[in-house]
Amino acid sequence: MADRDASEPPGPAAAAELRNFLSEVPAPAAVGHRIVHGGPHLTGHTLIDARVRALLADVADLAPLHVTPALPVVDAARELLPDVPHVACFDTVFHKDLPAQARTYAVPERWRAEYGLRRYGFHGLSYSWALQRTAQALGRPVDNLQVVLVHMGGGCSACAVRNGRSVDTTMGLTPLEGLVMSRRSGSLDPGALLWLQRRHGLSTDELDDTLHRHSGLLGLSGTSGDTRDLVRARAEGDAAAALALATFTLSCRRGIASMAASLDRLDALVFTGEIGEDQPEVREEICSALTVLGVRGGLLVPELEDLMREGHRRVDQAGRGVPVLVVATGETQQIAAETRRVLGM
Ligand SMILES: Nc1ncnc2c1ncn2[C@@H]1O[C@H](COP(=O)(O)OP(=O)(O)O)[C@@H](O)[C@H]1O
Ligand SMILES: CC(=O)OP(=O)(O)O
Ligand SMILES: [Mg+2]
Repeated sequence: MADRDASEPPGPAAAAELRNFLSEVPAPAAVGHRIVHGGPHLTGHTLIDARVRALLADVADLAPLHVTPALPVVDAARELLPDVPHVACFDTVFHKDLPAQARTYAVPERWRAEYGLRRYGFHGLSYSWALQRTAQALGRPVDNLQVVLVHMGGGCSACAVRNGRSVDTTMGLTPLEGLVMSRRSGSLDPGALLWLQRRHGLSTDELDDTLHRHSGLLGLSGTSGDTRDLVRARAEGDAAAALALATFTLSCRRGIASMAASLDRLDALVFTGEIGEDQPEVREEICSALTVLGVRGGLLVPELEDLMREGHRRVDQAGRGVPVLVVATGETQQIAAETRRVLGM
């Protein structure tokens, strides 16, 4: 269930699927749930009780691809395992202390106060994991590191970390802002959305569906939201695949460079997420064009099995600029660790 593609909500199938899964594994002592959005009130990982469940329902529309389909899974799990604690682990927690200037949108006070418009940031479980692995790999304490972390998977984002804390990130109120993603658009001129509604009569539902499910790499290529397919297609002369990859990697470079603007120095650039892990062409195309930040191309390509076994690899050529690391995605391990922490296990 944890590996399900977020673009396909589990819906009512959740209980049956979960029952099958549980019949195949040892009885758990606790369950940790990845919840992408904690909203304004859930600012720490926490035991799920009736109050927390109600707060989750209240923020679901801020992450419709994620929290909406996660709720039936939470309910099914709590029903199937009523005697074990269930813990909600949030993507947003890592970013909870974003500086005011980084979390604020330039809209009137009323929108910020009444509607709660602000940047939250996501992929925090992945970033927490990647940050610890980066500190290990560099042999330096987390609280003295200034790094840019980039998570590229179904959703893609970048984050500036200063002394162990997230100080800026590309995702916003919802996980739709920022970098071009697999099937999500990332940032768009807000004027374009107004114009599409006024001039072309697009409805809210059409915008929602198109921006969340038919854009990004998929929308650009017309064939796939998976960089493995696109790298292959580009080599065979597919111009749309080439444009999709070029647009994607430029968007990642812009994201990385904008994150660097919140740091004094760049101790490392860190890639994680499925694309970050297993698409060396994308890493190379991003890094070789970031010389302005002291990042260099000519990256090493570790065997995926080595990366998975060891958890992280430095891929820059020593002595040639900013260290570049690849960290195997650790959201699941981070959820397990946070769940134990919440329960004092
Ligand atoms: N090179 C790649 N390797 C793996 N997944 C990729 C790659 N490029 C794009 N993807 C997309 O990233 C997603 C990875 O799956 P998953 O981890 O379940 O999604 P998410 O990152 O949204 O949690 C899938 O939607 C997949 O199509
Ligand atoms: C927050 C988010 O975009 O998550 P994912 O990459 O898993 O879709
Ligand atoms: Mg993922």
